[in-house]
Amino acid sequence: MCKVMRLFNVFEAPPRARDPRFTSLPEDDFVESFVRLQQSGQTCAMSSIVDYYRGKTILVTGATGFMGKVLVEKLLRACPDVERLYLLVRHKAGQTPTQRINSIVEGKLFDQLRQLQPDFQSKLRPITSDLLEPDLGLSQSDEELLVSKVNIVFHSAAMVKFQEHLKYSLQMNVLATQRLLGLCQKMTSLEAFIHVSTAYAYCNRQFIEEIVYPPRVHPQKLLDCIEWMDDDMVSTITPDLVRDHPNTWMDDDMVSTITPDLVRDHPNTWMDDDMVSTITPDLVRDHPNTYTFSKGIAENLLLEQRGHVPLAIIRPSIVTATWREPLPGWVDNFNGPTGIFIAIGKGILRTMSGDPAAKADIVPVDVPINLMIAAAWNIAVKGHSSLSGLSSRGLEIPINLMIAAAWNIAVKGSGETQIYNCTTGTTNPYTWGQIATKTIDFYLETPLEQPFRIPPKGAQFTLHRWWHEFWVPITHLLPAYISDVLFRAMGKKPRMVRLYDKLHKSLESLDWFTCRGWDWSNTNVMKLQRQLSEEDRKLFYFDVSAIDWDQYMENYLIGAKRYVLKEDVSKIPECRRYIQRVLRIQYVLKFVAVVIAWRVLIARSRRVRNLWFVMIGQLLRLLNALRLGKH
Ligand SMILES: CCCCCCCCCCCCCCCCCCCC(=O)SCCNC(=O)CCNC(=O)[C@H](O)C(C)(C)COP(=O)(O)OP(=O)(O)OC[C@H]1O[C@@H](n2cnc3c(N)ncnc32)[C@H](O)[C@@H]1OP(=O)(O)O
Ligand SMILES: NC(=O)C1=CN([C@@H]2O[C@H](COP(=O)(O)OP(=O)(O)OC[C@H]3O[C@@H](n4cnc5c(N)ncnc54)[C@H](OP(=O)(O)O)[C@@H]3O)[C@@H](O)[C@H]2O)C=CC1
Repeated sequence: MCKVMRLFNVFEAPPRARDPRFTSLPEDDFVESFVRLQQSGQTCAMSSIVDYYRGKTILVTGATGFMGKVLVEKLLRACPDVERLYLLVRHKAGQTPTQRINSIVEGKLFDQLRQLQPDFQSKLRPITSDLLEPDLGLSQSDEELLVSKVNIVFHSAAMVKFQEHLKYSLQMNVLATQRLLGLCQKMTSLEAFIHVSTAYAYCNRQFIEEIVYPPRVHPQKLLDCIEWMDDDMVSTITPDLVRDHPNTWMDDDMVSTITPDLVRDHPNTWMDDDMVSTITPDLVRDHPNTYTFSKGIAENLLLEQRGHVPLAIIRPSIVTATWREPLPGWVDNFNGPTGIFIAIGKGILRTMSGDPAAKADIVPVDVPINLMIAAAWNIAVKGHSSLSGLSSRGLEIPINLMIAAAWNIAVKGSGETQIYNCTTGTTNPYTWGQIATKTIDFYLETPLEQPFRIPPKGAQFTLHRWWHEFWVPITHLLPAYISDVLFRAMGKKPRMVRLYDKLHKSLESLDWFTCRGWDWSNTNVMKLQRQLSEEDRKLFYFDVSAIDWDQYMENYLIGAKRYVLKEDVSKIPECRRYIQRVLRIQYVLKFVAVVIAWRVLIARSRRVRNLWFVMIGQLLRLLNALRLGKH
């Protein structure tokens, strides 16, 4: 325990970012020094959270995803006495769950943990599970094992693609959640179920509190319907679904839309894929996409069907690279803003629609992860608000917990569900405009390798969509076509037009988020923060007011270069020289272009010629005057 507490003494200020001891260290030295510093810590305080996790068995879904990896690493590192982590993982790309987990824990993210606990892998148990399958694709013996052993469940797995077919978004984000809840309900020693939602689950509202808003469509009705509807039918009703329907779920329009599909012959299912596609627009309506819509439905389903499962919902906003732990700036995918930053750095992205003054509610991944770990502790140990009252009267855990839980269930039926909006805009705002400027300046100073063009100092980032659309053909498509022609001429495979198609698709899907601003309340997050001991606040930090955004962005942007693009940072001076050379060539070319244009004008227009001679005459007179003045 003391050893664990020592590990975190250095975290009062973000390491590396503010600590001069780290500023000039290369990566490996950094990790080594970091571990050395941790091991030489002085104090040994008590952490209730670390204590709570001692001997616990944990189930994690989505462990192969961005957030899941950070969660697994932090649980093992911060709570070294945790008993076991069962990871529900599916087979993918010819790899078994064990092979997938093995290759993940070999990565940079686990470097520090590997040094601190060389044997940490013995605590990990990958379990084959596809959440889309009935019974989650678990074998009977695995199911029995989980039912009898698991104390805490973290449900992070999801379909995060925005425009995924509604049927699959609902299957993954709602149906799979329902199946997992079913498993939790069978568990004999479950103390907390943490569901990861999104702060945008109700992005059809401008102000979002830490409550679950009622759905227009009853989650179960929706699940029933995707069972009988085929993909096309779901797509058709999606826009209608996501707009506001207060009372009924299918209105007359939606029924009319699917009627032709309905009356044709369907021997097996009642709504086929075509029918689901047809009604999708009606279903999804005032949501930007099927992702946010399905996440909102999942919350409603959990709230309604959770029974006595002790549940908390964490709603992060836009999850970005790590802030402090286990290393600053770690990120491993193109999701959210990362792909956009890389496109800027490569000189590909030069225009985008968005509100430069809007709050960019990004949240570093270690923040929601710490919040999740603390929320599970809170729900298990402190229970609901009524339980905290009891604990303050001096009953000790676990007796306290047992008595309080029994009382709570008897009196209240089931306790409250804690909901946490894990956002930054209210406490520590940072705008898209600031982010854009920082990104461009940073990648001009610290360039990415082989950029397509130089990052655009004068990029268009505008709320006027027509202005962005005006610039797309000039700054994106024209250079893409020219470069593909050159590629072809050199016998290479053209790729820029395809890349721009992908980028434009991505920009379209992000547009909703960059052109608007939201406000989230964070009362529960603040309350939880206050309930933590000082030591726990340091170990499981989620106070975002301490983030220095400019410093954070620098770590993030270098992290994107290093961990997503796998570029070698020692080549930065070379990249810088290259950028400077290209900039010089650009200046020369611009100068030559102006001279040629002027020369052509002089040749063609008498007026311009006269003006030119007048200017030359004035210049000579000035030089003469200067010379005489000297004598
Ligand atoms: C000019 C000045 C500009 C100033 C800019 C200022 C900064 C602005 C930043 C704005 C960011 C705004 C972010 C808002 C996010 C809101 C978050 C809502 C909260 C959440 O919970 S989000 C959960 C996270 N989910 C996502 O981020 C999903 C987004 N992605 C998608 O929906 C899809 O991937 C996409 C982009 C629509 C493409 O779909 P599809 O065609 O089906 O392709 P794949 O997904 O299979 O991907 C194929 C391939 O492309 C790679 N990829 C994906 N996105 C990008 C990208 N942006 N750039 C480059 N490459 C990308 C992906 O990794 C796949 O690669 P493979 O190697 O696996 O094939
Ligand atoms: N990233 C963000 O900006 C935000 C994310 N969130 C939420 O956080 C959670 C985690 O997101 P993030 O880590 O970014 O997402 P990722 O896409 O990185 O990870 C998704 C995870 O879900 C797993 N998964 C998907 N389908 C299945 C399936 N059928 N069976 C088993 N596992 C499956 C994936 O496994 P596999 O590797 O096999 O595909 C992967 O581990 C999600 O619930 C998301 O909604 C909320 C707000 C913002």
